Amino acid sequence: MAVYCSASERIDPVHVQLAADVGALIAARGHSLVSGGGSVSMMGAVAKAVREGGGRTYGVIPRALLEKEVGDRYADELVVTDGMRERKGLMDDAADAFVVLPGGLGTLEELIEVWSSKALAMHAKPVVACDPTGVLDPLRQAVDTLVTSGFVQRAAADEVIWTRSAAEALDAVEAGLAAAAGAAAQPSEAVHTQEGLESGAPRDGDG
Ligand SMILES: CC(C)=CCNc1ncnc2c1ncn2[C@@H]1O[C@H](COP(=O)(O)O)[C@@H](O)[C@H]1O
Repeated sequence: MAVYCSASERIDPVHVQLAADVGALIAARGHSLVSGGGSVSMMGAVAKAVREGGGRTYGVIPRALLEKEVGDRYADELVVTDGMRERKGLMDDAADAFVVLPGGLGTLEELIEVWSSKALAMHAKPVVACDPTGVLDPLRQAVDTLVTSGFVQRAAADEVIWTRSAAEALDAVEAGLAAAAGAAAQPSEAVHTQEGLESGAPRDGDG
């Protein structure tokens, strides 16, 4: 699974510990890590904990950030990309689920991307946020306001599962993976004939 989180060195250490707890559980429960390939702050803590627990880490980092985010030279596999878009694509493709911990603009950008693309049914991977300290609560409230005012559909807002602990986050990921596997095993009903498109329910907008 991919974990998106802070690369800042100026945060409360409680968040670095959260990242380590998530990493330890990823390994203990037999998952592997897809990360941004940095070794600083929460990014570094999650990768280190996964490896200490015997799990595999795959990191993807743009060349321009190798120095700033200190490329994770202990990663089982570290891919250096030419740019950010390539990094994002490789991470998203390699992940079976997305876990988002507190972070800054980079983390928010990734959260919104996997959240909105899930709402558009462009992927069916679980998106789980883990925010024990509530620093992302204002974001949830902002999205709720957008729902109330009609800009975002309630179903789209609900595509993120919000959790308050590492264990809750891993439980939610595993429940989401099991549900996705169950859905994939069902015969597909997604065959749209011209008639079906014309007579079907109105298609929702992009909000
Ligand atoms: C060109 C392009 C697609 C830009 C969109 N912007 C971003 N997309 C994806 N990851 C990012 C972006 N900006 C920063 N990041 C990365 O997100 C990680 C966390 O950053 P932050 O501490 O949450 O701040 C860092 O590894 C940082 O390099």
